[in-house]
Amino acid sequence: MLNLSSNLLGEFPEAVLALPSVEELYLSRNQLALLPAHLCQLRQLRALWLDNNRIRYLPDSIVQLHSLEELVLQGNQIAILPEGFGQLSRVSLWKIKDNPLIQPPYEVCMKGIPYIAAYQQELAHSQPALKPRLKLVLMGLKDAGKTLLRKCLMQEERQRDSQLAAAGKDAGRTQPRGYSMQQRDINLGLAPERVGKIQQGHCPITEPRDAVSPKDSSLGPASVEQQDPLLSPSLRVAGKTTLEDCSTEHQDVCPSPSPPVNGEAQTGHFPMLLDCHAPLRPLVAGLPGTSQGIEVTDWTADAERGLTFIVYELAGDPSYDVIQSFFLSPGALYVLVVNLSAYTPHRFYSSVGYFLHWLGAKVPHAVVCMVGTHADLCAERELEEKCLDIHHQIALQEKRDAEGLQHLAQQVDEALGQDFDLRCSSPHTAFHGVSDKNLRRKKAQFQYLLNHRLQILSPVLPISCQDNDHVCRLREKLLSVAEHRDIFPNLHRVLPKSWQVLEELHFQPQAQQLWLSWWDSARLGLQAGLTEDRLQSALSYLHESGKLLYFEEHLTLREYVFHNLPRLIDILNVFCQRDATVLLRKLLRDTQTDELKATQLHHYVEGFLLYGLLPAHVIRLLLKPHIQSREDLLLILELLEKMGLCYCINKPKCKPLNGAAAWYKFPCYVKNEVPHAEAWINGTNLSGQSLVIEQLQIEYIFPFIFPPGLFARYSVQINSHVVQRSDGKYQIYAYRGKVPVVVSYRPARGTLQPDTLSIASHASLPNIWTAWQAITPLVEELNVLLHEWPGLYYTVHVLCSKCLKRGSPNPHAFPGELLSQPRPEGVIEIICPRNGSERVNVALVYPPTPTVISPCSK
Ligand SMILES: Nc1nc2c(ncn2[C@@H]2O[C@H](COP(=O)(O)OP(=O)(O)OP(=O)(O)O)[C@@H](O)[C@H]2O)c(=O)[nH]1
Repeated sequence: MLNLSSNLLGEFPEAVLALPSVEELYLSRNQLALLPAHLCQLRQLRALWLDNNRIRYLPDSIVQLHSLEELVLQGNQIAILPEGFGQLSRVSLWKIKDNPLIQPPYEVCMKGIPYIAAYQQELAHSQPALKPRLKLVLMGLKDAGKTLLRKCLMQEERQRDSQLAAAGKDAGRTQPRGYSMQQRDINLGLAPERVGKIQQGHCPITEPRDAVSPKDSSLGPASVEQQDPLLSPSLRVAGKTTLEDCSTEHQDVCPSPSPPVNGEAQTGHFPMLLDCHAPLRPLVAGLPGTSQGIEVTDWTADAERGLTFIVYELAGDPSYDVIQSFFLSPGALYVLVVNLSAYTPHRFYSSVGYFLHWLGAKVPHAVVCMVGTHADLCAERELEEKCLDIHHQIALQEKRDAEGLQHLAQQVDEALGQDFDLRCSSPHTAFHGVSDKNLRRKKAQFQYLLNHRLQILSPVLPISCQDNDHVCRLREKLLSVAEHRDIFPNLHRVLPKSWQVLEELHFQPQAQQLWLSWWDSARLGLQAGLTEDRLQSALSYLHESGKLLYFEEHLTLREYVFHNLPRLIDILNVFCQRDATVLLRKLLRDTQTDELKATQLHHYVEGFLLYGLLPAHVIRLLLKPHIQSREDLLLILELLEKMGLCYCINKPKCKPLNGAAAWYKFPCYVKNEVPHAEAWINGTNLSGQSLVIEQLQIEYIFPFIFPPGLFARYSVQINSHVVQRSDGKYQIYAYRGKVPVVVSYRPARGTLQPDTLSIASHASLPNIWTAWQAITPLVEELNVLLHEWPGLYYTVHVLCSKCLKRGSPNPHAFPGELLSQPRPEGVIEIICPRNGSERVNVALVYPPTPTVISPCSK
């Protein structure tokens, strides 16, 4: 056995190959990039640990190590596994996560050697995927210009479609789609004559690539690597964002627009800078911009290259926050849209910084492209200054965040350097009482967050949706980003035939249901030749490429496969629109409605917008086109509950739900700041009794961002655990049995006071364990929701009960991961540094499962 782990080996020590009897070789945590081709000389090898190196590929001969039982490759740069992995059939300990795997795909590799073998076997008989497809997500503030941008980008396809239609050829569009372009055209209300007009404009997209003028050459995909600063791989070193490299120290390589020289803006580096005086071609002027909430559309961006985008346009209105995060997934291209005309430097956070934090928390390492719209409304100089400002502020935010995380990682390192007993000796030490194990997890989490920053492509691309040339250039830009093999290496991978068949089966015309149950999907999988477990990988692939929604890691939603996105989105949008007219129109579409009924419906809508309350029969009316039977209604209501949109306030405990009598509460609609609750719920208000009441409060602190929509979803999630609840916009008062619980969200106030969410209860000291029991399931529910945010940084604390009892505005916060094992008593004595040194103070230590969320490898 040879253990060379945790050294600085940059090369594989060749001398080891001269030791053919080595059985266990440990080379973890070195800097190895290559393995020798003749590794197979080590025929006796049973354990090979190579985790946390820089290995990019494995030698083919590795599959000849027939005695291998342990193969640990986690934390490398491996994209492709050699053929014939099935030969390593004895491997029982297999670790591969945290590698940028393409072939076999990550989803397959994680399942183990037999799955890799089956995949490789099938692949040998497959054809390259004919249609590369990428999920493209448009996000940004309300009125940023997302809808118009989407419509303009897709103009060309529409134009093509209308030509095809005119020639009577569009019957040939056989692709089975749940949401066809044709369908969307109707929604957009595009007049054919307007489409016709566009034919007059000349789109560079149709020109031969080498015909792109030198001025625009950076936009031409043919010369992407050499000339396009946006795509230059030198700016995307080892998972770092371009912007890290563009911080002030690296101005020389920064692809940002040049600062003004002698008062004149230099436009040389700014390929898309506009001439404001040039006449605008009103090609899309007058196209309605306003979106209908979230929308999903297929866009064949380049028929010649066969590249299709599935465009998800998110809504800018925060009322959609509660559902938007379901549509953010790894592997997509994100376009953050900013209205440059409305942009000012002090609006940076609300229009850019916030979205980057949100995306980074949900999809770490996502690829983001910045687009500035309304360029036609800005003067040339103004445009340049704004783009530059956005660019610099992104760099600053990124630098600040990374430094903050590095600082925290350093603190953890220092604490790890200390002896555990020393850490426990004084309550003033950082991480007082935190176990080494928890500290190491924390360290791993920081490492993960630092290694998976967003990949923000720069510079900001200013465009006017009114100018066809700009739109064509942006289209080309998106295509070249999508096709860049360093950025989206997965796009052109070969996929097994069975995956393609599975996709076709899910979208066959008769599959009109709103969703498929996992079992329905498994049956289709069997038809396609996929066994149940191999189905998961195929569904994950379809999810990531935007074709359907399948929440593999969600406890309850993983029972569904949402293949019919337009219908699903139609349903979800209804509950986020917050527009009385739209709601009434839906309710009154039945012409038979008499006046009395109409007044009643009016009343329900008012109640909904004020208190978030709706009876089931009105929900049924709102969703009429999607509901054929009572069973449909019940299934949809169940889904809405599982997604965290609403809960039933009067669900009978044992009997089946009676749809007609049931009322539903949508917490995202609650407006009153505090719940209408009696004063007695707060122990400190109990005159004379507060001295005997112990406060128990767990606090979650979110230094960067509080996940949008989380509080509303959490409100729904805890409903099955509580009774007699009373909801406020940011607070919930309720009971767990007879024990009161309070959940409070406190939005950030400046940088010094981050967002916090606390879960509290109280009881007399001898009964404090009942308070623990009351809040534990609520804490667990929150942890489950937070698992959906692998890039989110937050800390968990237990507030000092003594400080709370004194009513201190700033109670001492103990680290929330003091114990990783449950302590039956749940209460330990510990000294609070704010309360002198006597050991009388009782602090309550979070007892159950460990609270540090281990980072999700995806
Ligand atoms: N002059 C000009 N107007 C634009 C441009 N892009 C969008 N608009 C207009 O700006 C308004 C808002 O655009 P939308 O596309 O609806 O914005 P959005 O981001 O989809 O907004 P939400 O759907 O509410 O999130 C519309 O009136 C558009 O016509 C542009 O480049 N130039």
